Amino acid sequence: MSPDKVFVRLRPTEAVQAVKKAKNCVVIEDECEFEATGVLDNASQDETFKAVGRPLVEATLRGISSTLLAYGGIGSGKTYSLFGGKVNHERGIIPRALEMIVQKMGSAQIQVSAYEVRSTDHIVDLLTPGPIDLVTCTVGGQLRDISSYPLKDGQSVRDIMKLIETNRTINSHQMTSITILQHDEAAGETIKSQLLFVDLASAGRNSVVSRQLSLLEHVVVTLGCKRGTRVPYRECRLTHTLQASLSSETNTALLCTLQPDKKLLSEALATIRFASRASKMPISREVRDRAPDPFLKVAELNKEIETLKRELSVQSLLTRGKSTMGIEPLNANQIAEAQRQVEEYLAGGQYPDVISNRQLCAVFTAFKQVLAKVSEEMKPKGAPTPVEDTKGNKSAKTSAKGNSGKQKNDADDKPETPTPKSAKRGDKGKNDKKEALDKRASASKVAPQTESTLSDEIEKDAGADEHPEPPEKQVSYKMFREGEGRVVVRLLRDAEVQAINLEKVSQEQAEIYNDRIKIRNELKRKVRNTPDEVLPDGRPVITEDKLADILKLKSLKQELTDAEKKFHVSKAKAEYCRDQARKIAERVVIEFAEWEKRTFGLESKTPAQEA
Ligand SMILES: Nc1ncnc2c1ncn2[C@@H]1O[C@H](COP(=O)(O)OP(=O)(O)OP(=O)(O)O)[C@@H](O)[C@H]1O
Repeated sequence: MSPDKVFVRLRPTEAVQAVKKAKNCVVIEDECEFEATGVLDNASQDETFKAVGRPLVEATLRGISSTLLAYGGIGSGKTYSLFGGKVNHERGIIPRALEMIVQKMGSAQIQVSAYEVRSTDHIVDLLTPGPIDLVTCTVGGQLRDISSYPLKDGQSVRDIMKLIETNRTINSHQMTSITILQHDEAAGETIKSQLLFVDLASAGRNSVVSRQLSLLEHVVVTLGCKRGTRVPYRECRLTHTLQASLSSETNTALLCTLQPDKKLLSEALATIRFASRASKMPISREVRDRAPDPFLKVAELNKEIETLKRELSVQSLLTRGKSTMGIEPLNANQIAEAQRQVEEYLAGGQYPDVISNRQLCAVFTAFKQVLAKVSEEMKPKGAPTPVEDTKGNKSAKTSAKGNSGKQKNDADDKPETPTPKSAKRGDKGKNDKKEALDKRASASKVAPQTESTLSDEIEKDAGADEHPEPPEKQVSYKMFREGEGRVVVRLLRDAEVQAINLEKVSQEQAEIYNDRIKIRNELKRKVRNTPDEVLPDGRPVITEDKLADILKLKSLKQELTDAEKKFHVSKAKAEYCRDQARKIAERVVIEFAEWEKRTFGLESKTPAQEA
């Protein structure tokens, strides 16, 4: 039952009133207030049906099982509201609901059954009088061999109402159940829904009825506590038969009837207390979950896409671009790697290592560039190409490098841009080591897909057997970090920052969780040690303070579940990030060792050695 489905109906009176209506509130002795979905004061039977009964009928016709409980003191108007008075316009909610269903569901299969739970705890059929057995099944108590009456037209409505009227007894709880079977053509399935009306006997008529109602109140309070708590349905037959109808899958409403007379104040207070407790029952999850918020769903999916994109880029880097999946274009390092493999293949090496489409494109581009370079070299010397016209000296140097006979002269012609090889041959030689190192570092910095990149690579390979002196480890790492390794090093830094942040969040979540557990244990102890109150009629009831504590426990339970979930999620995220950071660190070590080997001819070390 949700807080928005509790109605209060005041029976008309001539006497001095202790209870009055103010908007949607019930004001008791001008002080205490109870806010209801609707307060019906001087309302006709038709108005009462429209406010309370019709929404439940509509929900049932939509396939959502619904229940209406009528609760109140002696002579307060429960039976009058549900079944009605003697004349036609005083028809109550049940006959009006049956009429509406007949009118709206002409072809559907509709069955009505009625029974009562007596103060002796026996169950009796009201359409074919006789005792009924209650058996336990998965959804609660199930009535065995109960009779049912098909609902076809106005006449069947009158027949059913008459049978119930004739057979029911006072001091009993009467249930009228309408089962509707509809065929959903689109889904190709049959939908079954039930509408149940419960006319509860009045508290205070006898002690057994009082006990049954007290147990029902206990069930209602427990339902409002937390999911998973054992609800004491089986304590009596009244609650056992109502189990399925009070479950979270049912749309439940409550009609509290009361007499506002001053001398009946204690009865009115008991009714209001029940209404207030029932209003704390949560709205059924299943009913609420039927329509998930589409905007929240889209936002959630977008967030997931972003996370997956980030993970893909890290994976792609870790596998050195060998990932078959990927959405981003290859980065400079990956393009350079494809170029290197093409050159290796042309020099008699292995086929380029191609897995993804993106790598295939990079390999073809590299072939195209080699081809362009070769055709360039085939041209007669001195014949300027459009590229040479625009690029001047640089392209002239490129074409000269292809000609090994001229290599020495050309190198000597350009002393201002010495390579390690030319520096050795020229005047500067080994003296200008720093300049040579800078040249190497900048050559490895970016690898754009241009002719000059390829030629630089070839030049590098040609001089691979002669390397400059390696500097201090720190200096060479700085060169690597600022050049070729800058992407992978930046990724490592980001991953570490993210891992540290997530570890901090995880720690905070653990503290919140532990805190909640402590508060819950204290509250549980308090609830256990607080005794129940005994009403003048002998009914034991939970005190208001205890109820408040039980409700607090309920919300704490939810908080605990949330905190635990958040802690596990943040912990898993932190561990995942830490693992990614570790893998990237290993990749940094490998790439740095390879770079050192290529740049200074040093033997590469294993990651374990480096670590
Ligand atoms: N809202 C109302 N308007 C007019 N008459 C009412 C109203 N409510 C109750 N009555 C009258 O009060 C009398 C008692 O009501 P009813 O039988 O419905 O009480 P009850 O709550 O079912 O009590 P119990 O469980 O003790 O039988 C009825 O005869 C009915 O005519």
